[in-house]
Amino acid sequence: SLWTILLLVVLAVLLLVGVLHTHVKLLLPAEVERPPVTNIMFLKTHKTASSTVLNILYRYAEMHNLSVALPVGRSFHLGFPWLFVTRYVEGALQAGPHPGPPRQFNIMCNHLRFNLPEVQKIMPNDTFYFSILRHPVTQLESSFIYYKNYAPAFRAASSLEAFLKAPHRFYNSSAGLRNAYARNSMWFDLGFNNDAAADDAYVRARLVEVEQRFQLVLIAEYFDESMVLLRRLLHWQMDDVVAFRLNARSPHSVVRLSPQGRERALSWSALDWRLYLHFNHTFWTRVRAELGPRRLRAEVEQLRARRLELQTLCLEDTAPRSGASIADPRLRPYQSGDADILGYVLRPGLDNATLHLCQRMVMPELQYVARLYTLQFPQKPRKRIPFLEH
Ligand SMILES: Nc1ncnc2c1ncn2[C@@H]1O[C@H](COP(=O)(O)OS(=O)(=O)O)[C@@H](OP(=O)(O)O)[C@H]1O
Repeated sequence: SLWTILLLVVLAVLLLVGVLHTHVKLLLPAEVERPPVTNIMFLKTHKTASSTVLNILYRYAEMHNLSVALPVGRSFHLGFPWLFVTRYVEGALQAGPHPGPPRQFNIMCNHLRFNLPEVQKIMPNDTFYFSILRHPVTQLESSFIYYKNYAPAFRAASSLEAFLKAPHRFYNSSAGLRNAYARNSMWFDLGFNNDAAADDAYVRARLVEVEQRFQLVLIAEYFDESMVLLRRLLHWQMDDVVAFRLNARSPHSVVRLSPQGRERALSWSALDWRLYLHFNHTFWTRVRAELGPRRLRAEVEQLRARRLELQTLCLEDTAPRSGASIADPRLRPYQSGDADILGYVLRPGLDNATLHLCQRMVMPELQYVARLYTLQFPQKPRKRIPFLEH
């Protein structure tokens, strides 16, 4: 009868829709399906573009109401240069005569010297661990200018070139941990001995340890490629990893080593050199496995185009400005050593929503730490930022 035919047609349509639905689902890229990763530990190494990464993580945390393991009390880092312990984190330890286990957090990304068992106490089991490395020559050049008056080894040296000619005249490993900035600083950040001899078995064993713990090690020289890869592994949106370059030296505080100086730097920081060579290699293997050249290029272009769009939207000048000349204290970056650290000035007259976004994109690390601290612990005294007070 007509009714039977109609019923059969309806059933056939329903079946077709069902099949199509499953197939369309199968055709969608897997990343759309998976929820974003929100438990993240970023080991913030020194002078490696890590403040730019911190800004990305802080913005994400703020936007999604995630908890951040923030430095306790007045401090702005998690106990560095001492090995990390949980009491460096505000609110991690419960008070009282019978305190329960430490509190756990979603995001951890301030400077610390890596110490896995202590980190694990406050980060969930499914935490995504990642870090970033930079070529040891440029990393050391940046470190020398930035920590010129802080690291005893750098204080008496007239230049990095002079330091590297006779490092043992200036560097004394028993002079205290402040000298960690002067040799194998990334190796030190990872929790290892930065004065160890770079013998093969020792180095290999440590590299395996890092590989086992960190799901991803990024490379500052390929920052945009790094962000594309990070976004993919975290299942985030492209906009989540768009950032402006933060904490950069102005070109006049950049001093490049001579070819001989570079050679010396690499043998002086031989552990960092081995570390960098190894993870530069694994980085590109990973990029190839996850993306392939065409997709990589397309996504990097997309990221750059979006950054340019946001620069035009947010910033008064196309280039960053000398930090000390920035009138707004919320946006003035901390100046250190002999470095002129650059910052940004926002375009006047931005509407509220745009201002909210732009301010966070250019907010220097210390100000952002203080801001999140007040948001997370409104009942505690605000963090004071000493350099803004005089
Ligand atoms: N996006 C991006 N790409 C490449 N390089 C970048 C980026 N962002 C920051 N930087 C450079 O990283 C240096 C600052 O590093 P950190 O922020 O890790 O320094 S700190 O240890 O937190 O003080 C600093 O290096 P120098 O300018 O050579 O000192 C920055 O210019």
